[in-house]
Amino acid sequence: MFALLAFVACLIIFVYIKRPRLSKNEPPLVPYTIPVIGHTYDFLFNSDKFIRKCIKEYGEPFNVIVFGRVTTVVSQQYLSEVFKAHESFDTFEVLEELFPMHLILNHDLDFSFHAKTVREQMSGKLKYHFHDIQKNILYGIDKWIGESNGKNGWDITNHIVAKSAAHTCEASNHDDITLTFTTLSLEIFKAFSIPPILSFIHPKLHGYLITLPFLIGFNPIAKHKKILINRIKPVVEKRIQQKRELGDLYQPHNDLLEFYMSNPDFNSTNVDYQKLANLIAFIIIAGIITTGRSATSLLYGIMNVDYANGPEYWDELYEEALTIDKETNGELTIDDVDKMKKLDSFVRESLRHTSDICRQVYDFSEGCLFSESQYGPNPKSFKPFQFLSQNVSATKVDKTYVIFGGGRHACPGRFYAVITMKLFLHKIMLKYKVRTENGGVAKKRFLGPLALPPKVPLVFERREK
Ligand code: HEM
Repeated sequence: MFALLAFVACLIIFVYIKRPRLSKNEPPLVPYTIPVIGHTYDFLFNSDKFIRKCIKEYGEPFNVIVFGRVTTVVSQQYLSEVFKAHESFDTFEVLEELFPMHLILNHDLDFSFHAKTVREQMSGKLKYHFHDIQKNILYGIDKWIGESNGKNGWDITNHIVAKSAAHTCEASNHDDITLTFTTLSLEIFKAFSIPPILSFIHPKLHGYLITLPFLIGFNPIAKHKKILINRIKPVVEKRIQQKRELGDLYQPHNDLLEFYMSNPDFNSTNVDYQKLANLIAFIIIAGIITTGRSATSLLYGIMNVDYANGPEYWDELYEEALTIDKETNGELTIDDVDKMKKLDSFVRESLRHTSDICRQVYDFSEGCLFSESQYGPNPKSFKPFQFLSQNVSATKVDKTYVIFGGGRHACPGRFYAVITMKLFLHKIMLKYKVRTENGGVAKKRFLGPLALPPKVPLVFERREK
């Protein structure tokens, strides 16, 4: 009896502590029935309808209670304000709570440094990397698709994207690294997708718990980092030696490793290989998780196209690919990718359709990506070439195309990602006719508001030469 009373008392205190305390200036709180649980059920299992209904009844922004905490939801109207207020709304703060990468990488993640790295070294050096990206994609298609069928699209794209991302560092351009990071990225994505149930008690608790296996010995990252360090070490040593010998005549390499080695805090007499591996691992993992997931959805681009009515889209895309291929004899330059206008529009439209319902906890991205004012009376219909006449590329962010975020923190890797995805699709289309094994439409899956690419086996039918 005493135990029951104590439990009820604790529950009351818990509910009291967790009760929402909103000031007058805050957006309205949508009414709910069960304290603490609040709107979690609707948010997880009925996200789209629930948020649309709230917008209709309360306008935007509004507050809901999800996993025990007050969460503000904004959509198209206020999203640009959110992007402007980048100090108060930090995507990575939210992501870090769901999956504290700094715990498993064992170093503090300086996102502005990572953003600078991606901007300058990946997207900023596309011309330089282009040849290798192309080479690695062709290599990846042969190795991970080849002649076989019935494969899961995500598995294929993750490997190919990993191969293409890893080349940005001379030392990581090896198959053992591609494989190791593909596995790791998938494990991290899985852990990241676990609903934060423990956040009902405290927001940080969930993060600590799901990273626990990584920290107490099951940590796959230690194994992956070891493989990476084995590859990095000889390259770093060789470069340090060359620098010593050549002095000013040393020709810097154009890769991530060189960038990190040229930082003022790099100590060539006592190299911190753990740190170097962490920095490179973060970039590779970020690139694989994001681009791999999107590229898979593009590969299943058919999922947005009703097969009965849609294959002609692929024919049009194929015609464009064929013309460019003939003009260039198969060896593309970055300017040739710019000529793929239909493919670019298709990529933009596919990305629009691949988004999560709520991209970040507070951003109802569907409200923007499927806005009637921008995309017409039937905004959810798939119109692959609608951007041709508007002349907006797949990388151009705006308030109705938030797939790469927006404002100061808009994804710096998007130029790199879009080039990779376009090249990937271009080469695939030239080589294969792609369809699902059962010939049907493959639909994206949802894990709460998080979108996942379809998981339907694909058939790659080789085109006749
Ligand atoms: C299709 C692929 C990709 C998608 C959909 C994507 C999406 C996003 C989104 C939504 C954001 C948050 C923007 C915001 O807060 O407004 C972001 C930020 C970021 N992304 Fe990407 N991304 C992709 C590819 C990449 C790649 C390939 C890299 C690098 C390897 C990368 C590195 C980053 C970094 C470093 C940031 C933080 C930027 C900052 O805080 O200033 N992304 N990305």
